[in-house]
Amino acid sequence: MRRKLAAGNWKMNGLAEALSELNELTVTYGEAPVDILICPPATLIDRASEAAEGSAVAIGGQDCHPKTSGAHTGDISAEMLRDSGASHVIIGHSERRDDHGESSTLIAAKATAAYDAGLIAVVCCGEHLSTREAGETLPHIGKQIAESLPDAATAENTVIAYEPVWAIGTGLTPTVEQIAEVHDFIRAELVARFGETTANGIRLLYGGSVKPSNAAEIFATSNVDGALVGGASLKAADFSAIIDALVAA
Ligand SMILES: O=C[C@H](O)COP(=O)(O)O
Repeated sequence: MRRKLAAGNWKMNGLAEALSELNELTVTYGEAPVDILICPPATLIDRASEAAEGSAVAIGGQDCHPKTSGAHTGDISAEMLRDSGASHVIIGHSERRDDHGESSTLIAAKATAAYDAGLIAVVCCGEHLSTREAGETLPHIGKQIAESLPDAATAENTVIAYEPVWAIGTGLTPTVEQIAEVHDFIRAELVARFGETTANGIRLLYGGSVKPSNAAEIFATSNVDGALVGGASLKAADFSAIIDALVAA
């Protein structure tokens, strides 16, 4: 049985006052029957980790460098995230792949760095609209997953997030049939590579315009074990409604 996960990605949003939203979550979810994760900007990880201590809310980074330390101005290592109190890190988000030209090979190296630091890697994949319209979604996702996941991936150290790029921040969502098709496909690819036990333990999140109004329908979809939420994770009230929908699913 996979434990469900509601993950919030604050992206490049949040000054110190945003911690009040996190505080609200920690009060509401001192304990929870699902895993809850907030990935604030790197500047807030330390304070967020302290604020979330003793609650059901875990804190994660949004990216890491594949190396542990060195001359990499502006970068942050997985070890540093861990040192700041993070337990997870998002790897290979489409905004990293597109804005920073990150390849799946680099993403696999980052996931390995995350494992080495004892972090859980939330590895992202997803197609652009042109890929979907060309009927190439499944081969594209298959390639991204094959190249982005290290052989050392396990049910304990890895979560996969499927995020169609055209659904991110747009208010558009795929149909539940389209989500199920991709999630079932990812599960089958994982089984083929890692075997039933590992593959069936890896959680698959859906991301892209998840909000309180569509969360229940998405969480009822085949092989959806939770969500990676952007905009709707910035306000505790919205994210709580999504968490509650996940608990009820
Ligand atoms: O990481 C989160 C995703 O990119 C989804 O963002 P969104 O919920 O604002 O569409």
